[in-house]
Amino acid sequence: MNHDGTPIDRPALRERLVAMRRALPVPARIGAAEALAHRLLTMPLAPKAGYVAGYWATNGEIALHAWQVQLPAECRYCLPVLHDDGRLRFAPWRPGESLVTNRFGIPEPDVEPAALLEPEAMALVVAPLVAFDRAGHRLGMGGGWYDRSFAFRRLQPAPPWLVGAAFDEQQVDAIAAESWDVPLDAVCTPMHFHDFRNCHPSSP
Ligand SMILES: Nc1nc2c(c(=O)[nH]1)N(C=O)[C@@H](CNc1ccc(C(=O)N[C@@H](CCC(=O)O)C(=O)O)cc1)CN2
Ligand SMILES: Nc1ncnc2c1ncn2[C@@H]1O[C@H](COP(=O)(O)OP(=O)(O)OP(=O)(O)O)[C@@H](O)[C@H]1O
Repeated sequence: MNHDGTPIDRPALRERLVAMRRALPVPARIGAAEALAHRLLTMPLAPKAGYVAGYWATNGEIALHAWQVQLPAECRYCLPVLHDDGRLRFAPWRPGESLVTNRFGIPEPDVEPAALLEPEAMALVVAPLVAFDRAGHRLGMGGGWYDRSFAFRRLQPAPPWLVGAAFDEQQVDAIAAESWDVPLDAVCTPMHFHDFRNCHPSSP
């Protein structure tokens, strides 16, 4: 909220929170990634098997490597791949496998189109975010990628579970929801598991 009670606009909130995220010192990031991994592995909706989507942390995002390397053996870690239709696809990726740079400068697995998985194939999606609020609304980088890719979750129950990953400092009071926003089921931070599953009465 601004001082006059109007909601802060998305570009201004995005700019402020990205700058804050980038300014966090490295020692804090190391501890945060380990604490986040523990919360993601022990949260009530952590799958024991299946495809799980993470992301390649850039631009100050909280890192997922500690989670990736501790996943149950039956879980297959995947990274998002941009697709021309505006919806993400996902590709299994292990450290050492080849990568290419996408148009935003983010590494993606270098795989044949036939190896790409649909968003519907994921058991769990850990989504990067710029800010989240107490109702599970997510503010991302502004491309609408996660909202377009998981719009089907507005009509259909989990899986995939949609869980945001963030530093605790990325929580804000309220993000004005847009009609296309897909609410998160939960957000994991180093300090907390925020369960939003009862916050969205309209979802199935
Ligand atoms: N690590 C990571 N992977 C991701 C996302 C993300 O947010 N983080 N995405 C989430 O949707 C998708 C890519 N979408 C993106 C959309 C916009 C920008 C972007 O505007 N980047 C600016 C820098 C931002 C800034 O500093 O203001 C740029 O390219 O200059 C980046 C990624 C899929 N993969
Ligand atoms: N289901 C949808 N169908 C069509 N367009 C959509 C849909 N969802 C989002 N968009 C478009 O995406 C644009 C960006 O949305 P928004 O600002 O919510 O992105 P974001 O969630 O911050 O980004 P990202 O998920 O890429 O990190 C919106 O202007 C909207 O037009």
